[in-house]
Amino acid sequence: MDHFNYRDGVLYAEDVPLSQIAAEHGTPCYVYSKATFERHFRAYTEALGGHPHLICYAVKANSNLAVLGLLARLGAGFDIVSVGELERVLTAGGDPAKVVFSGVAKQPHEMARALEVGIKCFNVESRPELERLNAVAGELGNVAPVSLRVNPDVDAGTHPYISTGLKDNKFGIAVDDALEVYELAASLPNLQVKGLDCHIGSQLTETAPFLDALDRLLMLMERLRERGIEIDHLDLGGGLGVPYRDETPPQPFDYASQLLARLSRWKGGENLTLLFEPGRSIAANAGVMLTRVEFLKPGETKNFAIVDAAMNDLIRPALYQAWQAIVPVDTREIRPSAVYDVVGPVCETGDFLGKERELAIAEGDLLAVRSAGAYGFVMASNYNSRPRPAELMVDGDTCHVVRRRETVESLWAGEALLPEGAR
Ligand SMILES: Cc1ncc(COP(=O)(O)O)c(C=O)c1O
Ligand SMILES: N[C@@H](CCCC[NH3+])C(=O)O
Repeated sequence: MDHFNYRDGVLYAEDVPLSQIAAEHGTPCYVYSKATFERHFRAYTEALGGHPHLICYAVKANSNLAVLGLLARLGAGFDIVSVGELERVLTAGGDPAKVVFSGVAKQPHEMARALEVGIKCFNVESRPELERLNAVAGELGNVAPVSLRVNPDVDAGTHPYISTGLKDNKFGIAVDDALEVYELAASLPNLQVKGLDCHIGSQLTETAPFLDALDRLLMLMERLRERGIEIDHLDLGGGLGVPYRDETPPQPFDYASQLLARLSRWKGGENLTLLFEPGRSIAANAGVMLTRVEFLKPGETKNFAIVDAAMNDLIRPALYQAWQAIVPVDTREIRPSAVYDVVGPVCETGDFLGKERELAIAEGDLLAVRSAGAYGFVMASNYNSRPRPAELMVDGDTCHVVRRRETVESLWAGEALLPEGAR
């Protein structure tokens, strides 16, 4: 069930009209549905049923404290990639014992903080990183729990910028080298081998690449077992896609059942804890971005709808040519329909939210850019000295401000003029 629905011609988030939110909080803004976050998270836990598991939400997808706090209360763990994300999780009430730390270059101070708070596991991506972690743990008199992030060399069939599991990508340890690096991990005094990890890419719309990756990991686990290295958990990363347009990605239930069936052929598979790091599939369709039409600008070759949101607010269309639905919020008045490029006020030709969209709109109308809950606000910037938008979370008939719109003064907080007389 979608929690963003039209009622009498007006688009709602749960029980609140988006037009009311725009009137009260201004545009552009991000609006999230609490019920959708909950439903998407539960789809994973229900899909895994009684199989031992931990769902570590990928904080990078949407790291608002309200989102993290909500998921923490539902029992989520978290996949982090920086100490900033770790502190967010802790501030939101997340349990450090359910945190896994991914990323290709963790700094010593980040490792130290994660050890201090007692995270579940470090997903180590290279031999030098393993050595660094061993050294940091040693200095602290600690033992670091580790998984190796293995690059299984499978084609995720997604956009090249978000494909991560191929030999050519910077991520992880090549599957052929993994055995050797595991032996090193097992021999280092301040490390304890806990798991095996992979993440092959994002916005996957088929299960086949995940199953291929799992097969390769199971082969590796067999070889590890022969060498006396047993692991407690298998982390299959995130990556499950969402419908932005007409994609039909597998639901968590289908995805999990196929993985569990494959795993059951492996001796001890039923006791192996499965970790997942979903981001997009939990957050994307739990949010929209609201924007207002400033001007309609007819042109010789195309028409532009110039809106008050821009690539600095939502960069996915400009960066990946990503397609996100753009719909009018209030359809009660009849408008002439035309085809528009929906563009922002930023001084870049590449500043667009959508191209060639048929829309029945007039100046002053509100538009909702759908599927904006993941990799939306988190990728926003202040380019063109534009304050970043507000974030709101709707819960039934109540709308909470979960991040105030930035002020203009905040744009230069931390900056300084050169001292008088400086040359
Ligand atoms: C290591 C890791 N885990 C999890 C994720 C989350 O991926 P997604 O949002 O596609 O579920 C990512 C991003 O692709 C990632 O790099
Ligand atoms: N930022 C990308 C996803 C990146 C995934 C990073 N691990 C997107 O918006 O589609």
